[in-house]
Parts: sequence; C-alpha cells; structure tokens
Amino acid sequence: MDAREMKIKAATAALEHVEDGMRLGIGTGSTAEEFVRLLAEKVAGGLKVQGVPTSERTARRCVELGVPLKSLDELPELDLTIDGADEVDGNLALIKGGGGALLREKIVAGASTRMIVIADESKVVETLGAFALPIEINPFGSVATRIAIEKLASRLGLTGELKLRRAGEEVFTTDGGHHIFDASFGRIPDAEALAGALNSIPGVVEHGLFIHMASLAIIAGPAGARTLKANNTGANLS
Ligand SMILES: O=C(CO)[C@H](O)[C@H](O)COP(=O)(O)O
Repeated sequence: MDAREMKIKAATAALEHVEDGMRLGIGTGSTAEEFVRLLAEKVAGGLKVQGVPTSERTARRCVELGVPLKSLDELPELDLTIDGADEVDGNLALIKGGGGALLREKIVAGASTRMIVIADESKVVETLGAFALPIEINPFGSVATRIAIEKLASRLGLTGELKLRRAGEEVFTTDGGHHIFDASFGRIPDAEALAGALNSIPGVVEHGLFIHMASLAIIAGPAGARTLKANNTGANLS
C-alpha cells in the first residue's frame, strides 16, 4: 500500500463515524483532502451534513466537490471534527500545523464534541518533537517574540532553531494573516508544560501542540488500519 492508499484507508474508516445530520469540522492537509473527497461522494449519494472548514484551502475543495459549508459563527457547536496530524503519540497528543492551518484547526476542534485524527503509521511517535513544532505568531514584534520563545524553551531544557516559514520568496502568511516559526526543539518530554508556557507569550497566537483534544486516531499502515485511543488502547480495523 502506498502513502496515498494509506491516507484513503484512514479517511474511509473515519467516514464510518459520520452520521446523517452531523455538524462536521473538516481538517486541512492531504489526508483531510482524501476525507473531503470521500465525504463528497456520500453527500452526492444523499448524506446530509454541514461542514465547517479549517482553512481556505479546505473550503475551496469542499465547494469544488459540493460539500455544504457553514462558517463557525453560523455553526458554533460541532459534533465531530476529522483532521490529519503531523505527529501523534500514545496519549493522542498531536503536533499539527504542517499545512499552516493550526489556529483554525484548533478553534474548530475546540468547538467539537469529538475530534478524530486520521494519519498513516509514519506519524505515530513515542515522544513528540521529531517534526518541527509550528508556532503561529503575530508579525508585529516577531524578533521579540522569537527571543521570548527561545528563553522560555531554554528554561524547559529545550533548544533548537526557530525557522520563519517561507512560501517560495515570500514569508508564509496564514489564513489569519500571521506568520509561523517552525521550532526544531527535538524530543519534547513535557508537551503540556511547553504548550502552557507558549500560550503565555503575548506575540504567540497559537502553537501546534494539540493536547487532550483528540479522542480517537485512525492509523493506516501497509497491513490495514487500526485505532488508537489515549493510553495506547485501540483495535485493529482490518
Ligand atoms: O496540521 C495540518 C495542517 O495545518 C495537517 O493536518 C498536517 O500537516 C498533516 O497533513 P498531511 O495529511 O498532508 O500529512
């Protein structure tokens, strides 16, 4: 099974959690896009859902494929969000934001009763941090914000490069008009402490640590899909 087939496998399994009439948060990224494609087929077949997209990119894809959308202001309480991740650990703590949509992803997931993560085996780690942590910042005072992050990380025993994300020649700008530092801290032994500390820096808009947000991960590998629940419990799906 190649990488795309694994994404499709995870997205297909996630679709089984979608019920008629649901208010759905719809994630961002290549795995989430497979989910959107499959969801659109179900919608064409009569399934009634209302989706809230986590990015302009996902919104465009949903419109192209005919998935009905609402804004989060129109639909502020959601039943389920389905989204990808850059890393997943055994307690379902996540690193997200590789696609630059972490702020809206976190707001939408936070407005949802449940969040299901869809990913392939390569995203499962024992300790978060091999993937550089996206930190969304306000462009105003970004040098001061960088220094504050570095000082704070060092107090937590973390060091590493903070790379300002670029899109070709330009600085990458999020849907909310912010910039992103990708922080290569390496292994993050206490993600909860780092998350809380980053939230205390005024120039930090949001960070890609999603802790206690996902209730289930559907992980696809060459042999099929399995579920992962907090504390390493789960089951093989096929
Ligand atoms: O957090 C995200 C976007 O901000 C994505 O969910 C994450 O980057 C995974 O993407 P992909 O499914 O393409 O590997």
